[in-house]
Amino acid sequence: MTLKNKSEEIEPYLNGRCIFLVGMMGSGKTTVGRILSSALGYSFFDSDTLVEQATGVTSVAEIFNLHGEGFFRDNETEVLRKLSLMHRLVVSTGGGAVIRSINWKYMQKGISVWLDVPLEALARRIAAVGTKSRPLLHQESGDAYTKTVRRLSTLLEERSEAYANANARVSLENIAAKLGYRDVCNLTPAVIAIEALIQIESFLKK
Ligand SMILES: Nc1ncnc2c1ncn2[C@@H]1O[C@H](COP(=O)(O)OP(=O)(O)OP(=O)(O)O)[C@@H](O)[C@H]1O
Ligand SMILES: O=C(O)C1=C[C@@H](O)[C@@H](O)[C@H](O)C1
Ligand SMILES: [Mg+2]
Repeated sequence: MTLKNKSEEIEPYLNGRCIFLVGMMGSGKTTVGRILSSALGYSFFDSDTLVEQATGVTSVAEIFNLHGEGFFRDNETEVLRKLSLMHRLVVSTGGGAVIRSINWKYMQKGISVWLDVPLEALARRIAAVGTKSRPLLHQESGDAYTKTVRRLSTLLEERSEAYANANARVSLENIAAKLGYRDVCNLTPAVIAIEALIQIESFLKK
């Protein structure tokens, strides 16, 4: 099955509703989100980028440095509120957007999809690029992989329930099992995007 076929099949049933991708840092929200939006003919927005633009600060790390996490979260909520009024968007949300219930009120205007990626895969991806751009991981001491695993496991424990609020769940472990792969690292963003559409379809049919 191709991504384009699946998108064309599902798109009319979305009725223009936005798709909000949620998941941990490094779960592929931006990468998969871009592919999904192009397949559906939707526009793509990354809420972290919109917060940077709204605050006039060049990076999320700098916003945390200058103004603190609370300021970032308030701006993130305002960005989600504005996006919730729009249609035909795929939105890659910040990894922590799920922790505020008001954000769910906005995301529920569309369809939320959780990219559920095993911790080791997240840590490998993040360690490959370093933690500098991810302020919640950067404070720890140690090498990038070790500090990422340590901090991510705490965050995942705190947030799992919140991510599970999403309308649809895309589990990389389930896709790998279905396709007979041993390692989730063999799954391409396009394959993950197709699974996202399958899970959205199954939510719409409920
Ligand atoms: N399916 C994949 N296979 C291999 N690498 C991937 C895959 N998806 C994403 N990546 C890589 O993992 C890293 C994190 O991906 P991405 O930036 O899309 O995640 P994110 O969920 O948007 O993270 P953040 O919450 O920090 O913005 C990137 O370097 C990206 O190239
Ligand atoms: O998981 C988180 O809390 C975050 C994830 C990033 O997308 C950014 O929104 C920021 O670094 C915080
Ligand atoms: Mg991102």
